[in-house]
Amino acid sequence: MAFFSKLKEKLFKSSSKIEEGLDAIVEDGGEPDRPSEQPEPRPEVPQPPAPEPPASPPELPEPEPETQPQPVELPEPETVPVPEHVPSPDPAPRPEPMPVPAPGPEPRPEPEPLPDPMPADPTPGIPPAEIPPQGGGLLNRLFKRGAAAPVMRRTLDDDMLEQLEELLISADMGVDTALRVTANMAEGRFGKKLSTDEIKSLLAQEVTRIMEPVAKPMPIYPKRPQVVLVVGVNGSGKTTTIGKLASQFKAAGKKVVIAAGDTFRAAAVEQLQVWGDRAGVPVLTAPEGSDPASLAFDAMARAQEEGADLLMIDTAGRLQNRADLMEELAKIVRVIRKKDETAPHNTLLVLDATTGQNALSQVEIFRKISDVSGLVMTKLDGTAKGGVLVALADRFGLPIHAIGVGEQIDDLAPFDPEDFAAALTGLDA
Ligand SMILES: Nc1nc2c(ncn2[C@@H]2O[C@H](COP(=O)(O)OP(=O)(O)OP(=O)(O)O)[C@@H](O)[C@H]2O)c(=O)[nH]1
Repeated sequence: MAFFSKLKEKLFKSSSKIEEGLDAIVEDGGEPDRPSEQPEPRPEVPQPPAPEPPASPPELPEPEPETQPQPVELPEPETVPVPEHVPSPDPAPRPEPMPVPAPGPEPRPEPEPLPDPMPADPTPGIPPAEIPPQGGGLLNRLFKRGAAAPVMRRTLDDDMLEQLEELLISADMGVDTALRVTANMAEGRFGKKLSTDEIKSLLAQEVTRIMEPVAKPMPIYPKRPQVVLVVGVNGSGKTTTIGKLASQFKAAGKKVVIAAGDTFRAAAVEQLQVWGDRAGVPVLTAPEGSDPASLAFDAMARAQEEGADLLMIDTAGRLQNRADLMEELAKIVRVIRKKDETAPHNTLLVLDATTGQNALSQVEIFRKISDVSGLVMTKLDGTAKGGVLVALADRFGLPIHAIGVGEQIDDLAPFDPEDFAAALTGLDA
């Protein structure tokens, strides 16, 4: 419970861009749900000489609370699943890209046609009801959020769709995915008036639908040691993720060994040792500049001797010379296969969510130079645009095993599509 509220709080930053954008889009060109209850003063109607105001202002019915069902049902928060919860070996084929258009959510009932916003014959002398100014900036919206703000609705038309597309693209969802998502949202709803919450719900449903097939924990194989090769560009969070994963596996009763395969940077080795100490897991190192493949071979031998369940191999992330890196990774794979020809059993690509669309080209590159089997997306706590995960899922369909939401050892969470979609869109859980 506590963990998930922490996760939501941390993911808030990534929700803010889309959430604020959706609020603004509906307000831009939208109108309050029940404008007949909030008559504007009609300037051309002559006002009689100021009579005494009535003892009490006319009672306006409360704006009707929104009764739209929330289609996204968030599961009960749970604690961090430990690797034991991981399903048994499941080298399942990668999910097919999502078909378009997919069956969208149930069409919502069309809202009642709005009555004429001007009463035909307003009673003279009664002061107009005070209504908060519509539209305006963020502060305005924030204030209205706290009070019983009228529900805004906007007709889903071409203009609105274009604005939605732009918003999703600006949140790093990528052009193709943004177009597909908005097309699915509009299907069967074009010309209908939708509230902000309805739009958020629709978007959350679309995001969940794309993300569900890729939300898979790292598969565990009945192999000892199971070899996990960790790849990714420098600074993406490989070391931190290895430390967090090692800690979770250890807590689940697994015997873990780490190999510091980035032998080119002494600082990288030291950092991994720090994480190994934190997780209580041995870290095998080699002198700076030595052959990473030879270290991987020694680590494999030691992990086998010690009966380790898991060997996690860190690697260098220098993309400046792609050919060298490719050769280095290929050599690591060659030598560990001398000990176990089925290794490595997982090749995790660690991506930094704050790099936005760049993450897409990193996947393309690493898929060419290694056999990427799954993704870990780090630093989701540090971006206002988590949409890149949706683009990744939509384009590549690679499993997303976990997300990093901070720098502490327990800041690695399994990827939950519904929670993610709710956080991304600002939908209340
Ligand atoms: N906020 C946040 N910071 C993270 C997360 N994961 C990693 N970091 C930080 O990102 C920085 C780089 O992380 P590393 O684990 O060193 O990345 P690396 O890929 O091993 O980098 P090299 O050692 O240079 O190859 C560190 O300052 C980490 O604390 C995360 O999920 N959230």
